[in-house]
Amino acid sequence: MYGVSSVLGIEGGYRGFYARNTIPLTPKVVNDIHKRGGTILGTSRGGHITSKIVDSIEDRGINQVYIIGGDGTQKGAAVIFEEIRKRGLKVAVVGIPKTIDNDIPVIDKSFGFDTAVEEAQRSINAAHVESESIENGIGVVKLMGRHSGFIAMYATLASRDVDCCLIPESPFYLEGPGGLFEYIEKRLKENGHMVIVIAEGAGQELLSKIMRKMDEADASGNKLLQDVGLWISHRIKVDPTYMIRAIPSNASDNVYCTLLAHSAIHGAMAGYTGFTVGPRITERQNKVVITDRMWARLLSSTNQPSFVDPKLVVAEKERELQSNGANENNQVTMTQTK
Ligand SMILES: Nc1ncnc2c1ncn2[C@@H]1O[C@H](COP(=O)(O)OP(=O)(O)OP(=O)(O)O)[C@@H](O)[C@H]1O
Ligand SMILES: O=P(O)(O)OC[C@H]1O[C@](O)(CO)[C@@H](O)[C@@H]1O
Repeated sequence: MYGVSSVLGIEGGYRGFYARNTIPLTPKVVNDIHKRGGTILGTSRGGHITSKIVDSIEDRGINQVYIIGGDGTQKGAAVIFEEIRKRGLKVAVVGIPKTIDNDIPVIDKSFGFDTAVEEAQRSINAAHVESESIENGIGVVKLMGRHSGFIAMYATLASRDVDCCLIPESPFYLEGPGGLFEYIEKRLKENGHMVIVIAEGAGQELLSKIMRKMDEADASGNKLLQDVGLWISHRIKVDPTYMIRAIPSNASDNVYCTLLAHSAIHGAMAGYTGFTVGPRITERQNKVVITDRMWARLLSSTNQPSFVDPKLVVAEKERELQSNGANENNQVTMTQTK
């Protein structure tokens, strides 16, 4: 339609710009990729040397760059866009938000999220069946979600078999009145079994007190998490963490992905740059708002307690942000230029 002569795939994430070869993305190469999980390009963390990336874009004569990834990737795209603008290059930069965590603000849903929630149902179902077959059986299902508990929240709401959902945004404590152990005891007395869904970032403050060694980070600088599933599991643990990320996308995600791809290409071809195919790119991270209706719905569907009053949690978070001189609502928005 636009007479594009060649489309290059950069292998292995940002470092691939200067460390790897490109692969030609012909219609034949990409024909079946929507039916497969994973990525044909490969991925990596770390390796964002902006000047080298932009050098490589310049050297290769690339005039449109489509960058697919989560909130970190979008921050990287914003930096590339700025560098391209500084050098006065005629190169369009387009961000395509992709993360199962759904932690990119403004857009309602990132593609892959639906598929992940659907796949998580299978594990929750297995945990339910297993926990029911043992006296006082507890099924613990750990799901992805480093800073945001969306997968855990939606998987819990969809399943209706979950008795307790723990997410990073909603702190909890273990012992004493109103704590998790008390609630578990109560549920077991009532039901004889229970299912707990836990997002991988939940309860990290509790774990760090117990296990220490909290300062390690991955190549992107993301803090390495303690295994909350292992820690909390008792009798049964189903760990679908990577399973929900590795499967082919479902029909709704496939259609969504097509719409994103079309918007990205039409935008760049129309002369826009520095945009993402949600309304804008921000540097904020999307999180579950535990004073919102959706979390209230979850609490009423599981019957779990709030552990800590959500209003107190939100007030504490705001105090923390103010004392750090940061405002979570500050957004860096990439401008649209034509
Ligand atoms: N502030 C930043 N400035 C420049 N580049 C960044 C920034 N943050 C992240 N990046 C680049 O983006 C890459 C991907 O970031 P990250 O590992 O956080 O994953 P993500 O895109 O958020 O996806 P996921 O949902 O898998 O966490 C990093 O390895 C780094 O190269
Ligand atoms: O182990 P890896 O491949 O670095 O990825 C784990 C992270 O990726 C995510 O799934 C985001 O894609 C996070 O939820 C999770 O913490």
